[in-house]
Amino acid sequence: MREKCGIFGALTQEAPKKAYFALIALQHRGQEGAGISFWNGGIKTVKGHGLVSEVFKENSLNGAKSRLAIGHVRYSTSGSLSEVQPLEVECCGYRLAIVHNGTLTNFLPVRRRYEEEGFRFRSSVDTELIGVSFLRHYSELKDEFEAMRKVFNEVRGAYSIVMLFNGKLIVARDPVGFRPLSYGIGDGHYFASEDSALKMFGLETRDVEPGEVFVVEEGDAYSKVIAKAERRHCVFEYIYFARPDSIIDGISVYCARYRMGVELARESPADGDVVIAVPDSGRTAALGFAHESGIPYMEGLIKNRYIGRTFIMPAGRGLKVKLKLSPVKEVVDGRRVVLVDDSIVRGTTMTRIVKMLRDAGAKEVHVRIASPPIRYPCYMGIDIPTRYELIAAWRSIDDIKREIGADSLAYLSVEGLKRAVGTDKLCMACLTGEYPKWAFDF
Ligand SMILES: O=P(O)(O)OC[C@H]1O[C@H](OP(=O)(O)OP(=O)(O)O)[C@H](O)[C@@H]1O
Ligand SMILES: NC(=O)CC[C@H](N)C(=O)O
Ligand code: SF4
Ligand SMILES: [Mg+2]
Repeated sequence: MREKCGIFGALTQEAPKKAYFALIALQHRGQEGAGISFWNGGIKTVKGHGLVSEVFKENSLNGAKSRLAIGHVRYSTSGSLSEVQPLEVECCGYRLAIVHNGTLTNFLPVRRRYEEEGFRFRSSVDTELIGVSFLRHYSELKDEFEAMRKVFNEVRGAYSIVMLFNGKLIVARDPVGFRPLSYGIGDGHYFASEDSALKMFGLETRDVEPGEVFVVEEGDAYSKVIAKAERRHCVFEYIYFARPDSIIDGISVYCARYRMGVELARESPADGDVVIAVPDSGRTAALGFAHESGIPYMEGLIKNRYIGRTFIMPAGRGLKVKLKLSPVKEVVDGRRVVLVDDSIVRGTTMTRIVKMLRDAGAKEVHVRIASPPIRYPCYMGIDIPTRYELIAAWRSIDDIKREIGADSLAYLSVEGLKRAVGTDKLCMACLTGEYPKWAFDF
């Protein structure tokens, strides 16, 4: 599961430097490219491929004296330098820079319409269409809120965006609220994909509401909710994507993950001697499972913390998993192991780990997954492999159990997941096949 993206925007002192720090805090959301645009009477952009620390060298923001900046970390499998964000967009005599988290569902038909009118796009990324649509409507209406109202009507799908336009920040979250977006206020106005990226600035934070638009300029910040749809927050932010120390739409990611483990232990207990997690993202649910079941939690798998995206040397998938994770024999040898992870996508990680644990002496391996099986594709910003690659798309739980070589296997139910997160205002389309209406109503 890839393609998250993290966005940032601020009007404050030393805004470009703060964008840099916030992007480091959002690095988990995208590691392929990073960039910052700032305002100095016009738009200046510094961006490139790689991690934030690779793109921005010690002096690359020297001379970036500005009180207005936006930033982006990107996750995408393709894309040229021009498509690393912020993206500069021109239309109808205006220019803006935009950062975007999400994916549009009607990108191709709307883009074609613009092309038929004679507009020439400069990139192949959906983000450009949002900027073009905004500028086109702004050129007629001369009002940022009214232009964004038109964008909401025209452009469907998932988008949390920040734009740098005419010495202002224009911020919006789609009316479904697929992707998170947080607003912080203190010595200025700040926006970030997750509030955990704003904590270091000592701000009061709240969620940007679905359908809410902000126009922020020196001395003034206005916001209005200008579009309404049924709320459907991406449940995978809680299961896997977001940082555990983030609060998204009023719900702590850590607590939601912990409760997923608790619910799972209630629904599908296991006879085991020790509970171990698949690090990193499986840890919090494993703790919840252990506490609820009364089985001790131990660290049975250790993750090499330097393995990130820098590991590009070609190697067999098996060797990759062994480099990334290794078992602690003293924890698993001779024991009945309950192995907890947040999710299974293709099943490659789990198959390898089960074997690894058996090789290290585990007597039994009972796999417990703190989310329901992923069976359907996502069109709202998450690059789920095709259905053919999803291990659960057409298989029964029993077949998956055999495939991964476990002694038993259970997934959290959809109801259990809703109880754990504490709301049913969730997009769960990749689990249930029910896609939020607004995103496909075009
Ligand atoms: O079924 P698969 O296709 O093998 O993928 C599933 C694994 O991928 C994710 O973790 P990831 O390896 O991204 O790392 P993390 O948990 O350390 O963030 C997820 O948490 C599962 O562990
Ligand atoms: N992961 C994302 O949110 C991607 C944003 C945008 N669609 C892009 O490809 O750059
Ligand atoms: S389909 Fe799945 S990954 Fe995509 S937005 Fe909905 S819950 Fe999130
Ligand atoms: Mg994982």
